[in-house]
Amino acid sequence: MNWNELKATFGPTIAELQDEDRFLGFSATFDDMLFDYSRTQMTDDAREGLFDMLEEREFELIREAMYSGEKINVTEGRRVLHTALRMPEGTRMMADDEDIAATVLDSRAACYAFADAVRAGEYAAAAGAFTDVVNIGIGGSDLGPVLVAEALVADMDGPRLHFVSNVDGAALNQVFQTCDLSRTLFIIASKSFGTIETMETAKMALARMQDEVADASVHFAALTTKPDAAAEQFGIPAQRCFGFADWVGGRFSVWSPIGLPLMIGLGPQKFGEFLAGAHEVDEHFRTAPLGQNLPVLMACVGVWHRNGCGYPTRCVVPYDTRLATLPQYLQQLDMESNGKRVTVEGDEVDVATSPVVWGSAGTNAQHAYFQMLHQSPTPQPLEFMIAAKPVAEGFEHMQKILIANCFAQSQALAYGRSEKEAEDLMIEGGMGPVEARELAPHRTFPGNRPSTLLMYRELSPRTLGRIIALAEARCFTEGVFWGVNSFDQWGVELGKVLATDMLPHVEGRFSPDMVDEALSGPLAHYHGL
Ligand SMILES: O=P(O)(O)OC[C@H]1O[C@H](O)[C@H](O)[C@@H](O)[C@@H]1O
Repeated sequence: MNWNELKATFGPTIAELQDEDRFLGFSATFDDMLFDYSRTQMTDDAREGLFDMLEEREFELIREAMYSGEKINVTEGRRVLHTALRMPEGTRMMADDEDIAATVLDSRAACYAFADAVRAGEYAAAAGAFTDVVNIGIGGSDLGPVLVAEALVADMDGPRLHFVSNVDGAALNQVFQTCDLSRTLFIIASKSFGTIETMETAKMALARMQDEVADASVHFAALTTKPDAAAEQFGIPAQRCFGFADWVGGRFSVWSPIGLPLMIGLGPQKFGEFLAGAHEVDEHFRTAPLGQNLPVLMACVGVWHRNGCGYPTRCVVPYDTRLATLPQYLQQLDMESNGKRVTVEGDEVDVATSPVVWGSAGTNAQHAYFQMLHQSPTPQPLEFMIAAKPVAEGFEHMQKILIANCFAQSQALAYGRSEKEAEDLMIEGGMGPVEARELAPHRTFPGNRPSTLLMYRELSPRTLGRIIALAEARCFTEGVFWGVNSFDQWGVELGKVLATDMLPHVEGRFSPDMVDEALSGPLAHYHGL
């Protein structure tokens, strides 16, 4: 099937597609997880066509190439092996002459040993055991750890975790104000150890710690592929520098030593459950037939919405405050991976690639932007998520309210309310017919707005590992549909280079006249403020 043929299958409304078999035919389960896409405009023909497209693109071959460590990140000449990061103890894996299993398991063991030592107070500051851990990192060296730390806050029993990402001093200042610095451990997390935001923030933290304690170096550890830079720039010794291979992409790195703050906060055992959940999804993604393969189905729905129906965004709404950061995490995962203009071969893509990913936790989202989702003339698909069980005993009733809201929104979006129904309802409620007729258009819901649902028993470390691994595998599959390299991010380079060039102008060392007209205006204005 080609893209035009896919578009041609778009037409029947969600209501028209419903029959008694719809749910069974358009949902799939993996253990306790349900992926329900019955309230979308997906038809049998569209789905068949999408499966054909995957076959034409040799999806299974590319998937296997990823798992077995072929260098599918061709523009950087790298393997893509985040799946290897969650392999269980005892696994053997070689790629060419590289012993992947040894690399992963040794580095995991070193991180676990350090995490245990920090938790037990065996590795401690002069003033005593560490009470606070501050992760300094940005992008993939921040978003994954932040997401997991927030989602599993109820499981945390180690030192308190803090995250400083932006070079904006506010977050670091807050750490300085609220933590007992004599018992605070700073972790500098940067794959490249060259990201300006992270490096500048870390320098500030080091300078402050040198004023605070006799041996500041004790308070620093590093997570990076460049241990020499960590030693050179911050004096961090090898035993507190946790390395990983360049085949761990930043946005896929929460499973690597980048997860060290989580290992300290949760403990290795729960972090291990998080890895195990992801590994289960890896096995499922690698072996389940297309029609029962959750990430494949999620990708088919994603591509259907983007390229079959033409929706420019997708709105992710977890009915779970603990997952409030998930939309941000997915923004990096999906938009940095698949927001591409050329194919792996370097030819311009002939179809729209990554949609805009956005969203926030429900029900809060309902009270903010759902108005637009229900009634704007531009529909956007939604992706709901919810746990069946509450965070702890005693909260069952609140969880039921959340679930009812999630289901109700999905119904309202799909089926809406006609003008006639709106008018009749108002008249039944005692309103006069003239006023009811006037108000009816405002109270009409057009419906036929798609949503999917991912439901699971509870948000445990294992489930969270599964949720993130599902998203990764979906992202990979969408990349195969679009024919792009999902594992580079050249699109972030230009702005970084220009920012470095711009600094002397902002500092006033170069005159505003030395830049082009478009910038000399704002620069001159800035200097006048
Ligand atoms: O971990 P680092 O090397 O400091 O990189 C941090 C982030 O910055 C870059 O700009 C990339 O866009 C991200 O993919 C990366 O995660």
